[in-house]
Amino acid sequence: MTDMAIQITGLVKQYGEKTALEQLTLSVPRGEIFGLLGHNGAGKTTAVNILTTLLPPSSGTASVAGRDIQTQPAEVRRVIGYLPENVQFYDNLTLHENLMFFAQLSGVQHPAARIRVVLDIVDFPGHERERMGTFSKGMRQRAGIAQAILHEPEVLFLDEPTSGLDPQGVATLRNIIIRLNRELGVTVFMNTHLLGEVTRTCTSIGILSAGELIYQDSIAATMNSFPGQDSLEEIYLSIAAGTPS
Ligand SMILES: Nc1ncnc2c1ncn2[C@@H]1O[C@H](COP(=O)(O)OP(=O)(O)OP(=O)(O)O)[C@@H](O)[C@H]1O
Repeated sequence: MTDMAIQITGLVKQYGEKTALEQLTLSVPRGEIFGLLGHNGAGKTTAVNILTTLLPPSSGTASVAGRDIQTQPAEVRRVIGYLPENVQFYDNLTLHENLMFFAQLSGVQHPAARIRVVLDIVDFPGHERERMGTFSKGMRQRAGIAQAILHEPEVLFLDEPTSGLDPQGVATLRNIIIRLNRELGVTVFMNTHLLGEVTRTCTSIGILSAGELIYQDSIAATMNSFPGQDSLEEIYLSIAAGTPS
């Protein structure tokens, strides 16, 4: 079993004339909570869409949990979970009906029992019989994580998981992500703009700029390497401005 949850080599993505990823090379060891940072349009969603096999790369290679995204896409989908920025559910079905649908779609054995387990993991009791159209954004995100982990993935991809949540919702989601990582050993790869959350949640970060990786290190090393800059926000801005101290 490879030690790397994610291994990307020379990944390029062109949308017509537009280069969204430019020779991206990046490795994320198993067990990390990795935060991919970058300005709007830096290529974060494109990278996640390629790693989750939703988009083909123009060139280059990538593997997730040792499975190649181009030659083994079905195996990749079996070992990953994905929470997109705007998670889609059937709003006129209940939470339980939605989860049952997705559990059966991904071939989960004993789906009813597994649904109880995942709802316990995301600490979301008592809403199974409610229609999802009535759910708040925070409740949808929790349901989205429950859905994403139904088939016990090794690597979980989250695209802006806390965007649009209130502080309580952000804290709840943070606790779930940390619990999944520490207690269940799930490697997490998340795109985010909320740098305060990154310091509280992530173990390592990478910064994308115009499709290129311009920085990667652990959170601890990052906070130590920039004396005089107290927050990840200040550090991020100095790296992104091309003037690391
Ligand atoms: N389907 C598409 N067709 C053409 N260009 C695209 C397409 N999708 C993304 N792009 C462009 O590729 C670049 C990278 O986009 P991407 O959505 O990956 O960035 P991002 O870092 O996720 O941005 P954000 O933080 O705003 O979500 C941007 O310039 C974007 O306009």
